[in-house]
Amino acid sequence: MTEPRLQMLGISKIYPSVVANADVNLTVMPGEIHAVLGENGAGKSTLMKIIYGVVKPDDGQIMWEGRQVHINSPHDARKLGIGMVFQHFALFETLTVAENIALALDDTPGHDRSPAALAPRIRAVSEQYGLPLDPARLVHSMSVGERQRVEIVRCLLQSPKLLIMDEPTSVLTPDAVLKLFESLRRLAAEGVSIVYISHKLDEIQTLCDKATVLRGGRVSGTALPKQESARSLAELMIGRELPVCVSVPQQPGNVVLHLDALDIESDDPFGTRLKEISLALRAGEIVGIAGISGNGQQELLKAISGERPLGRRQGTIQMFGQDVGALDAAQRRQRGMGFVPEERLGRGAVPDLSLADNTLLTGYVPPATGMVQRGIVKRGAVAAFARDVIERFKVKCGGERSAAASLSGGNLQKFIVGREIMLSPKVMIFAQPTWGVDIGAAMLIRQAIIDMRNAGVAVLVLSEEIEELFMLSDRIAVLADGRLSRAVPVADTSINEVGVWMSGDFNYQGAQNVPA
Ligand SMILES: Nc1ncnc2c1ncn2[C@@H]1O[C@H](COP(=O)(O)OP(=O)(O)OP(=O)(O)O)[C@@H](O)[C@H]1O
Repeated sequence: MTEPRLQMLGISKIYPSVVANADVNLTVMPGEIHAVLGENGAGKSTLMKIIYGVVKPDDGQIMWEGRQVHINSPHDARKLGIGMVFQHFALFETLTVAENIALALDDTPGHDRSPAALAPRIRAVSEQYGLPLDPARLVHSMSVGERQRVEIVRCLLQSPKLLIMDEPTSVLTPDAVLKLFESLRRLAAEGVSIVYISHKLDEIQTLCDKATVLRGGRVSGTALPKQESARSLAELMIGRELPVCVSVPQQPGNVVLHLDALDIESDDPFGTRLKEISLALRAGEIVGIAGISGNGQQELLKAISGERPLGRRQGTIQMFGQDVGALDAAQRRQRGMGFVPEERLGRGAVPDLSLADNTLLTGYVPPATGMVQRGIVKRGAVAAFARDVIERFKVKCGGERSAAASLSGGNLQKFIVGREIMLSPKVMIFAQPTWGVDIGAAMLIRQAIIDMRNAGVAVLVLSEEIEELFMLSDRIAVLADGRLSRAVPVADTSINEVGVWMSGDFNYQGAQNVPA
């Protein structure tokens, strides 16, 4: 009988306020692609961190190829042949791709680890696996999707026997996902075991041989994903029927956000210049912007949010008929803008601060919240607001005093989205609103976005998930190579057509995007 590559027996990990893993058993065979499924906070990442030696279990045993091992550090894990692609990228911003990878590789006798020597290997592996990368590029200038490629290529360079992938496709394009799956299947055929975490159940169905389901830190069941439907897998995961979101289109009101002829050179040498972008967004409508990260998404978000106020001859941005292009982010928030950035740790939240303090970061601006009165911070009001967000958006955590970094990825995303929605903006900008969020919670967030629209808020959603945009949007446009297509009513287009536009194949000339 073949020996399992990895066996986890009775693993438990208890944090002061939560049981992250309770008596978990997991067996992974050589060449098997094994999914670990579960809602946000179910304990998936904790279990993976235990395998990779980042977190020490309080109880239980780990067997590696038939013998008991103690994995006390990632270095130990890598020595065994375990590689991990993290959900939150652990890259140095000011270094290049090759330098980052060089730092992460362990010394192998006979291998030159200098960035210059690594560059051709990086290029070769990235081409072989369809994950294009320029080794000389600085990480800070890369989109999340591109950073994820660095993480994946970095792991593959170590020729692992077990590859842990924590939501590797959350920011990859559909085409890159297909290529990655081909590579993973090839690796599995070569005998590499893969532990795969994803909230995308259709991916699990097509890719994975087995699934272990976690609920509240315990194994609640196992399944053969190819014999299940995405729906039955979801229900196994959440332990009840899958919620649905309901959208009845509204009659939109006046234009409240108007972008006119934005022509902006990127402040990043590898960025994308925005070219003549015009869009009118009305109260009570959701406009979705589809497109692959790296096509001007970051530049557009910076321009709209005020993170980078407009300079001369870069076009105009109006809110409620007034020019706001020169205003910074706080001043735009004061006028009613809300903003959920794509990077939740760093831009969306400060990792070491509590949820309450993270609430104050954006909550101090709108006067209606009462968090700051006559220049004095009202701690009680801040805490109460944070508690409301936690309750309404079902954020699993140890309360408003928990540090943002202690939340599971999806729960932090729910918190940030919830905080921004509950600040009651009049214009709301979302970038990847359900990134890393489980399917039940994604429905909750989408419904909250629809409810905002129904209450008259003007909503702009940038997302790489076309299905999500079709579920939410009243009109949809594509941002490709820094140009924005016409925003058309969703009923007048199709996922296929939008997919074609995403490659830049659309006529943008004269696309004023001012609805009739
Ligand atoms: N360092 C920590 N301190 C305190 N609590 C923690 C810590 N790390 C994780 N937790 C808690 O343990 C639980 C399990 O978290 P984990 O990240 O493993 O979940 P997950 O299933 O990976 O979720 P997601 O799908 O959202 O990434 C959560 O309630 C989380 O808040």
